Amino acid sequence: MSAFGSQSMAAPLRRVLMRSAANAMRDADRAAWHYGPGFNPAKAASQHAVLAELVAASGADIEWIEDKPDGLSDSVFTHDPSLMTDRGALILSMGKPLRAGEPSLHEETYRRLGIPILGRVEAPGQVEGGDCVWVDARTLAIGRGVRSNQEGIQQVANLLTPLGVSVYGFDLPLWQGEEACLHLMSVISPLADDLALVYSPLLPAPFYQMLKARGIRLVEGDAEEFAASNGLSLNVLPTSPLEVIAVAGFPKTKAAMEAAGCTVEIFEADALCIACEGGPTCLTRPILRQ
Ligand SMILES: NC(=O)NCCC[C@H](N)C(=O)O
Repeated sequence: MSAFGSQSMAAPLRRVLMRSAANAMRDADRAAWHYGPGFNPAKAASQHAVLAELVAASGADIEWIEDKPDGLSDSVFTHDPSLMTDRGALILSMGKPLRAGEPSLHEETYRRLGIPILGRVEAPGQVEGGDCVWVDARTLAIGRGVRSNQEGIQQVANLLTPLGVSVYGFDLPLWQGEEACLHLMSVISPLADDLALVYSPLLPAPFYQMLKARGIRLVEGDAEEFAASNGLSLNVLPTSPLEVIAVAGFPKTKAAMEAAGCTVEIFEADALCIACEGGPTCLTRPILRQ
């Protein structure tokens, strides 16, 4: 069995699942995938390669999902079709119909890597990884919105309660509509166990109260940068506590994280992240954080 396990959002990233944008995004129909006018598949692929270099330089081993032209453009956002636990992977069930083929790609990859499958969310249940936040190792928050539903949250609770994990669902707003991507992780990026970058106007109020009650310090992302980036200014990947990778172009949000003690590396991601509604967190599925 190979190394796996993660019930933390910011513990040192040791092993991570990624998929190149080179073939997956190459022939994507921009309108069908709800990508913005800045989408450019060749540029997206080279920006993805730069992110992969930063992730590898942090010390994490990258496990690659096979790169083939299967038309699954969003499959580069490996955060969403599965969730890792300390007992194995949960294979999830996508809320965006065009992403329905992705969970089986993850399952095949985990089998190839010798990582156990703890369970599956089955339709009509829906849960996407971007809606899942480990508040601590025994508390999982899931955003209930257009991508994750109550049936799916209940299935995750049934799988994780026996492991001593409490699962809480929190309602998300509709914000930019059903076609757009708004996950719970669109409005919070944990930066360390006790520190998170947030856009509090869109945080579910009871989730905000849970974070405060647990002593998690909140860094507020700049509102103008959040609006200008469709929320991607907030999508920040911790490779270790207080060591993070962010999208370039949002100096106020970067400065706020630095003032809170973070070291922030940036990469250009207009064609990949801003256009396609997913940032460095979404482009990585942690397999091992410890
Ligand atoms: N975890 C994330 O926020 N993932 C971003 C996914 C973006 C992708 N274009 C989607 O709509 O699902």
